[in-house]
Amino acid sequence: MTSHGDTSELSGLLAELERLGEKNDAAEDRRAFRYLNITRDTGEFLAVMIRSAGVKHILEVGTSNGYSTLWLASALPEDGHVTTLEVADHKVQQAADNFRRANLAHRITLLQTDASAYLGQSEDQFDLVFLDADRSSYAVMADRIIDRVRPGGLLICDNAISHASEMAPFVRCITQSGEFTVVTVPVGKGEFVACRSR
Ligand SMILES: C[S@@+](CC[C@H](N)C(=O)[O-])C[C@H]1O[C@@H](n2cnc3c(N)ncnc32)[C@H](O)[C@@H]1O
Repeated sequence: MTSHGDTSELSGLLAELERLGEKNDAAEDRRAFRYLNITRDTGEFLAVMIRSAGVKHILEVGTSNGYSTLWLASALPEDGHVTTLEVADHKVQQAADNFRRANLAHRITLLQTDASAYLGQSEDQFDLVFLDADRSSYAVMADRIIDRVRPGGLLICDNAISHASEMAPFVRCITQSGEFTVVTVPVGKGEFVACRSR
């Protein structure tokens, strides 16, 4: 893996979080206490998208313990930034620790908030919006999500294949908006990729 961050520290931390996620999620019955991280190849895919599209400003919905955020932040140029949203208190604490350990905290704003509250208040637009949270709420928030993607920017959603039926109403909203060119990519759990018209 190549990175704009400290490569050896970051690689070690990503590998540690992958082992932790696998072990924890296999043993944990309570969904709120599973990490549910993206797969490594999804992280690699996101890094390629960020670098090839010249992405600088990212909004992530669903931080968990910060595994995916580390992929996003480490693919950014020095002046890039990720804003990431997480409702669960215990996950926010763990994510903040992981961002410090990776020396990437300066590139990340971690907000403990419900996405719908944030999307209702913010008028910021991003080069990339990455969704990996409560899939059933995406369609309700579709207009607010679309507004956060700048013209020419990207929207990427995890679980497009693993949970295709849950994602279908949102995918329909995006497709029928007429604002996006879309594709589903068979990487990890399936990535729905939508590029907003300029
Ligand atoms: C699949 S996990 C995210 C995994 C993370 N992206 C990763 O790969 O490391 C989903 C997370 O979204 C959070 N979440 C669910 N609904 C949310 C909402 N409406 N606003 C903010 N966070 C939410 C959950 O608490 C959970 O930690």
